[in-house]
Amino acid sequence: MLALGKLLELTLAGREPTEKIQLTSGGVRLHWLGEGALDVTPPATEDSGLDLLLSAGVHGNETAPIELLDRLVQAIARGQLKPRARILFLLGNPEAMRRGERFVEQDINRLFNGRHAESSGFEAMRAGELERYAAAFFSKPERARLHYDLHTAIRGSKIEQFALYPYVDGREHSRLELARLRAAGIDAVLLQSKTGITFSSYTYAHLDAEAFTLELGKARPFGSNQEVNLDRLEARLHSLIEGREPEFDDGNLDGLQLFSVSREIIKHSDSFQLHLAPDIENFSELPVGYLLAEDIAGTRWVVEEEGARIIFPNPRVRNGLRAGILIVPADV
Ligand SMILES: O=C(O)CCC(=O)N[C@@H](CCC(=O)O)C(=O)O
Ligand SMILES: [Zn+2]
Repeated sequence: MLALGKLLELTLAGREPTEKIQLTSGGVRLHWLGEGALDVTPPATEDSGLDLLLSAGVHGNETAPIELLDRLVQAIARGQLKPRARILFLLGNPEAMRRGERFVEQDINRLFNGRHAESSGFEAMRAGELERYAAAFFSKPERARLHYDLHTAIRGSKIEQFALYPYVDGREHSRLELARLRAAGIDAVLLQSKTGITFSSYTYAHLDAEAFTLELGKARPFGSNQEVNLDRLEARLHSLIEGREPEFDDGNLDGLQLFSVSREIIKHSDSFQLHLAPDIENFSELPVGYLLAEDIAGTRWVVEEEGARIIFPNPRVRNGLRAGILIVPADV
């Protein structure tokens, strides 16, 4: 296998490859751009016109998606997977990956869309670098642009695999992309209702990519992901990469549950209290009238929405950040 096929090994060891550019026997060019960043270019005659950004490890302890990208990179470097798409592989937070932690000083996935410029430290610098890699990759005109930012969640979930679809004022969510996610085994999509500060929000809002955060199961250490079944997603990624994606009907969203974000619960102070069991699962339903959280100066978060559910409840986030999302069923 070509040395650049060991992107994960190089990244975990903090090593730089001696050769930065390598060609597979099939003429696919691998280019190591920097720590955790690998650009893959198919031969011009084979190019399908798709630019595909695959990122993982934006949270360092979310290892199943990192292992998935590692399998893809290795298969390309061995010549077993023959790309017809341009691909950019990004491992988001190498230092947090080495430590097996979500982040070291601050959550990179709250530092996009310009937030990194108002902050300092290596994670802010890395968010800026990830934006620049993505912007350079998505700078070619007249190509399809798709970004999947792969994650796993802190807690268990009533719906195991789901996506978050970013929002930009005036831009419609694509039924075709929803159908593609369904075909990749995704069971639910959360339609955001304001532009966020995550990596997928950045590529969606600024780089005109179709972009999603994919939540693929529960976060576990490297080598302990037997319960995370990525078979359908992996098969779909293989077919997208090789330009042989099976036809799918963009009118058919059968079985895909759609939700819209009703409210983000923001933690304003150290007095914030979340009234949920520590082991509550994502997508748990909450009744109207339920006192969800309390904060400084008598602030109360009471459920008003019929059919409300909670995802990502986390009272330990920094002040000013979201401590949970209230969602409600939606249609497109
Ligand atoms: O399990 C949790 O509480 C967090 C899981 C996670 O890392 N989710 C992403 C979602 C990103 C998005 O909103 O698009 C995150 O919180 O960064
Ligand atoms: Zn994550």
